[in-house]
Amino acid sequence: MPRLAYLGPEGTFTEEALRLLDPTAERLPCANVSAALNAARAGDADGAVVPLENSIEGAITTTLDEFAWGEPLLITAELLLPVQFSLLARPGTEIPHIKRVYTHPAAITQCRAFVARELPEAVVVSAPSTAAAAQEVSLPGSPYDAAIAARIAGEHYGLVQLAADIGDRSDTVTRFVKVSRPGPLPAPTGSDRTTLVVFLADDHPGALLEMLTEFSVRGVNLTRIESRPTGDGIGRYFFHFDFEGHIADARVGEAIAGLHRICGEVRFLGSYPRADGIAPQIKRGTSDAEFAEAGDWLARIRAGQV
Ligand SMILES: O=C(O)C(=O)Cc1ccccc1
Repeated sequence: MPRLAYLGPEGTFTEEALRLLDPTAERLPCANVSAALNAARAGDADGAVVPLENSIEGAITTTLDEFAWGEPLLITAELLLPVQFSLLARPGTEIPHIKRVYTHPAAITQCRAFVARELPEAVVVSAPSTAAAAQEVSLPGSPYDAAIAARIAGEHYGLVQLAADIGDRSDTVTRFVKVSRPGPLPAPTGSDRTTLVVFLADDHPGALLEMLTEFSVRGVNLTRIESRPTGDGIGRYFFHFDFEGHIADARVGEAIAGLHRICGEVRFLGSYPRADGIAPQIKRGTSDAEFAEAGDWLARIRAGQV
C-alpha cells in the first residue's frame, strides 16, 4: 500500500483528489505543498499529491516553482476535480458578524464575488490550505470568524455551514497531480500529457517563437504555457509547458530533443495519462509510422541507395 503525502490537514480538496487517485493509499497530511513534495523526495512517502492549476485563477505558483527548482520529481498521474466552497463558522456565528475570513489563496480568488456581496466589511486572510483554515476557525480563541473550505472540512472540525456553493462559478475545476521520485515512466495510453520546464540559453529576439516552433512543426498541441520569473531580474523568465502526447511518441520525443538542442536547460517532469481521456489529433506527417518511414528513407539515401 503506497504512502502518499498531500497538502493537509484532513479535509482539503487535495485529500479528496488523493482519495480518488489512489483509494487504498496511506495518507500523510503535510502543512504545505513544499512539505508534501519534500516528504516524497526524502522517502518519507512514496509520492505526493498537490494542486497544480485551477480553471479560474490558473497556476498554483508554489507547485510550479517547486517542480522547476526543487530536487527533481516525476508526475505520474493527474486528476480534474470540480470544487465547491462553503462558508463555515463556529456554531452561533451569524453572517453580519463576520469580520475576518481565513482560507487558501486559491479559494480567495474563486469566491471574490460572494465576499464582496455578502461580506463587504470582511478582511480575507491567506491560510496554508482550506482545511487548515477550518481547523483554525474551530479553535475557541481563533482571531478568525469564518473559513472558506469544503463542506466536509466543516463537518470534520465541528463548524456549521453558513452558505453553500459560494464560488463565483459553479463549474470551477482544479487540476491535481501525483508525483514520485524519478523512476520508470507510466506507459503510453494513447491519451497522455507531458510536462516540461524550459530555461532559455540566452535572451534574444524570437527565443519564445523558436521554442514554440519545436512543437508546431511536429504537430504537438500545447495545453498550458506559463512563464515564471527566474529571480535574476525584471524581464528574466523561464517556461512551463504542458502538451498532448507521451515522450515515447516520435513527434513528442523529437520536439523535446529539439528544445534540448536550442535551450539552456530542459527539465522533463513526466508523461502520464490525461484525466479527461482526450486523444491527440495527429496531423498528417506526424504519426510514429510516418516518423519511422522518414527515418528509413533518410537512412537509405545516406547509404547511397538513392
Ligand atoms: O486548500 C485546499 O483544500 C487545497 O487542496 C488547495 C485548493 C484550494 C482551493 C481550491 C482547490 C485546491
